[in-house]
Amino acid sequence: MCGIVGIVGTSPVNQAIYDGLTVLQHRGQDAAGIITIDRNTFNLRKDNGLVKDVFHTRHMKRLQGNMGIGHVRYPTAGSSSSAEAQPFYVNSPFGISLAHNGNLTNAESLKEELFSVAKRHVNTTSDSEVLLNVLAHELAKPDTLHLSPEDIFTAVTTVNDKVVGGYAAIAMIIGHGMLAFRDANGIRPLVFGKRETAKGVEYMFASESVALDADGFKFIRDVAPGEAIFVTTDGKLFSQQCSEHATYSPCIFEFVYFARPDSTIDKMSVYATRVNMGTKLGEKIAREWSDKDIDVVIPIPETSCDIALEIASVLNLPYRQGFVKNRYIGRTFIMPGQEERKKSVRRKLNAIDREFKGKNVLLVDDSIVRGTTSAQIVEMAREAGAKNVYFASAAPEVRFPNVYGIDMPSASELIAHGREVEDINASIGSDGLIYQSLPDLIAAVSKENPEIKEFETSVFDGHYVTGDINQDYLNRIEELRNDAAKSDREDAMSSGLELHNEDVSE
Ligand SMILES: O=P(O)(O)OC[C@H]1O[C@H](OP(=O)(O)OP(=O)(O)O)[C@H](O)[C@@H]1O
Ligand SMILES: NC(=O)CC[C@H](N)C(=O)O
Ligand SMILES: [Mg+2]
Repeated sequence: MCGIVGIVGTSPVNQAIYDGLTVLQHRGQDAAGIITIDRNTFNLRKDNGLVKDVFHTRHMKRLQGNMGIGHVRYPTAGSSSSAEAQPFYVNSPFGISLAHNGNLTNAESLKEELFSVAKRHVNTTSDSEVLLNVLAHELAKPDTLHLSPEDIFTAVTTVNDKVVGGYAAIAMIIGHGMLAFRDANGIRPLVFGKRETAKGVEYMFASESVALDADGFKFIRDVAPGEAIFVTTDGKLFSQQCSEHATYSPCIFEFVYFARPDSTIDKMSVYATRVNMGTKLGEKIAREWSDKDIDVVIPIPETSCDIALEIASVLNLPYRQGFVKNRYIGRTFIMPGQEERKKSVRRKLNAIDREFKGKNVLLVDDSIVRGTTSAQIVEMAREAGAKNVYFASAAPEVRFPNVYGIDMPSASELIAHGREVEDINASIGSDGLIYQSLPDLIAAVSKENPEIKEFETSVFDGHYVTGDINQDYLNRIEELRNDAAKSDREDAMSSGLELHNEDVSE
């Protein structure tokens, strides 16, 4: 899902970018990177690992400059090689760097076109490096050494025409400034804010508003779908709609799982949408499960806690935190391999027996995707002595692959693919399973901003808002990105020497 930040400041931005990335760590745990501009030079540090592990004091000292961007990565294309960590860099025109959240669906054909038309070589398998090169090619077209904001917006308009998929991106152009843009469907989130200082106004872009909060920036607004915002090096802000087909279809899974509850996306408080999910699901449970004698509602930490608390309140039942989460283990769903994900559930969660012994428990999760968490958690609840274990999911059955920046490329890895609720119930071993309906999920989210009429809900209904996805495409990504194929590729890649500035002193 990746997290991105960018700051145009009046003093060094390295620490603020670092701090912004740490509060976006939940969006990507695989790699992190920061690039700053110090006078006319880019300084880049990126590598695999968490923010706290990638940047040591010696790197921070070298990341000088009043403007910079940062990225935390959760790979959805290419490999997890550190060369595919972001931001990416191209030297021409001017020197451009870019950080991207999302996933392009036509990266392959764009890459071919970049080579045959623009003679541009893309060295990695990352779709983000393709996006950067498409942008660079368009920015090279005006016959000038000083691009105007209009030149930049014209370039983004062509990028929006050519590129298909989900993208929220922040780029820096040496000698010019910072550019942020969002795909025409607004699939991936992007906000910006400002901070007044004695030396003038500073601007910040980020995937989620929490990053602005952490850095003391005041939220201004969301970047609109198809919009581009350009801030010059000396802090002048310009914005323009750069797509004729802009329409709001934000990814609903941001609200279900990805975003932090204290973020606001497209004017919707993530926390409020989760409470609404709890209300809707609680009402459904009351309607359909009046025969089940539930004693206690227990969340599966961490994302489902707000939802479960509301379900307990609707059902007038006690809410108990029966599982303790090890705070030093990251999110399991966004870990790269199934083996690692599977092992991590028990390392991450442990049951408190007295909350389960002899009870009929209702376990609540925000979503069931591969079923890695739910199957083990049901087993743990039984081991802890539960009488009956019921399971509720605040999101509907996840049946279709995601192609816009969530790593669910393979339908066959989804526990609900081609299965009905009864089969899934049997497969995770619960005594009863209930899912939120899609209309209820949409109602829960859109209640916070009724102006948004459509959401990107492909994982639930197989409808892809960009209109370019067919079964052939899905078969191809299934082949390319299923777990086994990914791990073979990682093995092959590990022998290569990477092009970016690796730190060999460690
Ligand atoms: O069916 P699965 O494939 O297991 O995926 C779904 C689970 O993964 C996520 O939790 P995760 O541990 O990633 O993060 P969290 O601590 O934020 O809940 C999500 O909240 C579900 O619990
Ligand atoms: N999750 C994301 O936003 C991933 C960005 C990009 N597709 C990558 O794999 O690096
Ligand atoms: Mg979870």
